[in-house]
Amino acid sequence: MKRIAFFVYGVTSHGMFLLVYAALGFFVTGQFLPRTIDGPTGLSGGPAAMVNTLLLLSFGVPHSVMARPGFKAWWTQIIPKPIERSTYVLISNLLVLAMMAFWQPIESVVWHVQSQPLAGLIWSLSAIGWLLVPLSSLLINHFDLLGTRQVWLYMQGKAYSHLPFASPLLYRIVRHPLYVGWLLAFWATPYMTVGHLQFAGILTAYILIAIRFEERDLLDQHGERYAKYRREVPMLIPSGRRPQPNHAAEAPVRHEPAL
Ligand SMILES: C[S@@+](CC[C@H](N)C(=O)[O-])C[C@H]1O[C@@H](n2cnc3c(N)ncnc32)[C@H](O)[C@@H]1O
Repeated sequence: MKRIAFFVYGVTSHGMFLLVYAALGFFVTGQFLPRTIDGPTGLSGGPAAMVNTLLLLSFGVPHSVMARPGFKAWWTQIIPKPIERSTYVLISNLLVLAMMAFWQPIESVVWHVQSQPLAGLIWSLSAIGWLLVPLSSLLINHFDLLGTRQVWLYMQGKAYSHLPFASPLLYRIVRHPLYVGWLLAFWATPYMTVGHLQFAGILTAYILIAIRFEERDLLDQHGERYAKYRREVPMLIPSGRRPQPNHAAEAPVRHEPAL
């Protein structure tokens, strides 16, 4: 019974993530939703910026802290290990929903691209960004990252096995294609308001900090193999050099999802 309950919990949390991801896409691109990143306005400039900063920190701080190995070691004394990741995903979903619900648009325009071809190009970059995020997760460990692999293994009575380090396709061009996806998704817009700029700016800083922690963990886990990968493959911006060979060709080693 417990196994089935954990599985349902994990699948629900994963399914909710997919819905929240779609909602975030509509929120940032200003489509379909009654409330988006650019309107309707509520508070004026200064107070709005403060609320938005608090909302982004309320998402970013727990999202990072809960991914740290030390926190997980403590947290899994309270939360059963098989649903630790699903709980992380569930809490992240709720924090993103709260961020969207209480977001305070700041309407002043930073840039507005009027040229149709250029605006079309920018929207294409945005679409690439929103597609890159799920695509990159599929390339490494989508079901592990979203916790369903853990509850699936538990339901079958199998022990959790850590996924190996991998460098498939996009991961041979840059080390963090998923974060490149987020950056394109946040920044690529023909109509940038001050509120949107605040959103993109704070989350960009968050991603750059997250990369430092994530790479530290990856170095701990994979040692010289990751150090070599880091020397050979650029972090976020493709170098134009030929993609590096698959760095994951060696034997699999311990891996635990962080952020
Ligand atoms: C949200 S994902 C982002 C992955 C990567 N930073 C990116 O932007 O594509 C974070 C998780 O991916 C894992 N990860 C990052 N690079 C990896 C790789 N090359 N192979 C396997 N797992 C990786 C990290 O350990 C972390 O658990």
